[in-house]
Amino acid sequence: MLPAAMLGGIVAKKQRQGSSALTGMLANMGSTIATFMFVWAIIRQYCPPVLSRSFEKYTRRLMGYFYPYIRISFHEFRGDRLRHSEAYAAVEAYLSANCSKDAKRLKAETGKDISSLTLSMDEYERVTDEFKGATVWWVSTSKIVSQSRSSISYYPEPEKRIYTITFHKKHRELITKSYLEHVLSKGKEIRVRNRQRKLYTNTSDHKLSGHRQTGWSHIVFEHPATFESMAMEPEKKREIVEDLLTFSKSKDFYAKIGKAWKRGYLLYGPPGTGKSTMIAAMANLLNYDVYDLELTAVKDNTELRKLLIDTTSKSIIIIEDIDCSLDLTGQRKDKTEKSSDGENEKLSKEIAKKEAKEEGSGSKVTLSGLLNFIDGLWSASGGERLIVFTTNYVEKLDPALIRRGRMDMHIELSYCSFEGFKVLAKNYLDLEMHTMFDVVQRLIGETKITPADVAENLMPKSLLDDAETRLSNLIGALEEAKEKAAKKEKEAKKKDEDVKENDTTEATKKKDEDVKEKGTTMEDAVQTKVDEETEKPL
Ligand SMILES: Nc1ncnc2c1ncn2[C@@H]1O[C@H](COP(=O)(O)OP(=O)(O)OP(=O)(O)O)[C@@H](O)[C@H]1O
Repeated sequence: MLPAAMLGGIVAKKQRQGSSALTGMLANMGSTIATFMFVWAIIRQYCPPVLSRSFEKYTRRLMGYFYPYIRISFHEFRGDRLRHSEAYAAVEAYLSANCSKDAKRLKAETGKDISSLTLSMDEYERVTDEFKGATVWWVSTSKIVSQSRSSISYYPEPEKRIYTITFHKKHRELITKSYLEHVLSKGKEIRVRNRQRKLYTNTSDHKLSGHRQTGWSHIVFEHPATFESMAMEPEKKREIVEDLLTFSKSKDFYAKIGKAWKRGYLLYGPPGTGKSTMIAAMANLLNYDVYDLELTAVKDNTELRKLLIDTTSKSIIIIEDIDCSLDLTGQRKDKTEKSSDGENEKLSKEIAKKEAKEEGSGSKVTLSGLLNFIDGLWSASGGERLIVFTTNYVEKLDPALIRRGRMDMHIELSYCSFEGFKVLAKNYLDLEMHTMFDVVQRLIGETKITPADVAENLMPKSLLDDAETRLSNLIGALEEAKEKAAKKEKEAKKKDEDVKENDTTEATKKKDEDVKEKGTTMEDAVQTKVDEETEKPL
């Protein structure tokens, strides 16, 4: 029914524009075809399927002689409906920007921020576009995706949306070569401009994911972190920013050397040193989406692959705390034991919690599955993806996981330096210099404090807290941390000495016993000798 309906729409449009003879002819043709389609729809109900199929085939051929129009469809999902089609998205953006003023029924969505609306054609709406003297007609439709009969569904069947373009066959060359290229490139440009970046997360809700079109759910990504606001050595910061910008502009270079356009970053360091903050800064710098992959929620390697396939270009895929995500290292138990040694109780609790979660989830993702996932980015078309791992225990990771080529850049995030503090002071206090900075500089050099702790102390605790109060809070925290560290060192030293002393006492005791034992043995030997001698016949 669609070609007839579309022709009807085309005719209506043309009539409004006042075209005369051609419009009349099209109108006649449109109504004839519509009548034919209607009659055929009725007959088909009573026809055996074999007959109806061959009838349809020959009718289509016959119609080809009278129906001089060509149709091209752009489907929302590609292939086995796992991947969103970028062509569809580009067409949608192009039509929203260029043709939606002609449409009477529009769909409104929020754009880059909540105050701006993006309008696109609603379903079954038609618009006309002109290109170098040729007219084309676009229609938006949708189709229910039928699910396999074996699976009983309690959810509505998902819909696939489709844009269809119709044009006269005499414009075939112009439309298929120049016009569509123009639509896709303009559409992509518009999408980048209006892009509302998203933070995607995967869920372990398998019941739901079977009925959704992807394994990811998303919210708008609005993290304000930037590299300027990050507390770290300026030189290191500059190096990372340059690396990222070079990557984002190297499409041709990657194509030339035959490598997929992807890059891996390993961020490691103690908790609270800014690993998550840096990922947000990376996403903001490059204007990328973020896919936060929770490995423990992934059922198996197959599901992992599906998730990868459904990531889009211009994105960062992150796996936080890779060492705790799964037993990829085979050494996790050691780590738990070491942490629970009393040194960092909070950390060990966190790890135990993650382990319990993993055990409950029954994830079967393996190290080789994960390596294939990373290397699979090679085959993921479209490229421009970053993959980022974070860990607090870099030494626990399997070397295969972090070798160059997989994790190209290893970035250590460490305790706060004075340079880092100055960035935080500027962010939090609007101060570049202050007399109290000298004390902070001395103390920060003498103890270890994370940027997260510095930031926390620079936060106002009441509306009356001025910069001096907050700097005093920080100095207090630094002094306390210094005292704690000194106390810990003293205790460790004492423990060492005790162990040494114990060892010495044990060794002396053992030596004495040995000597005693040896002495006894000697005495026994002498006595035996004497006995033997005395027992000898004279
Ligand atoms: N280098 C930094 N620069 C600026 N702010 C920082 C930095 N590091 C930490 N922070 C502040 O501390 C908070 C916690 O930091 P973040 O979550 O990035 O640390 P993390 O290293 O990812 O910790 P974890 O290993 O526990 O996940 C952030 O919200 C940010 O405000």
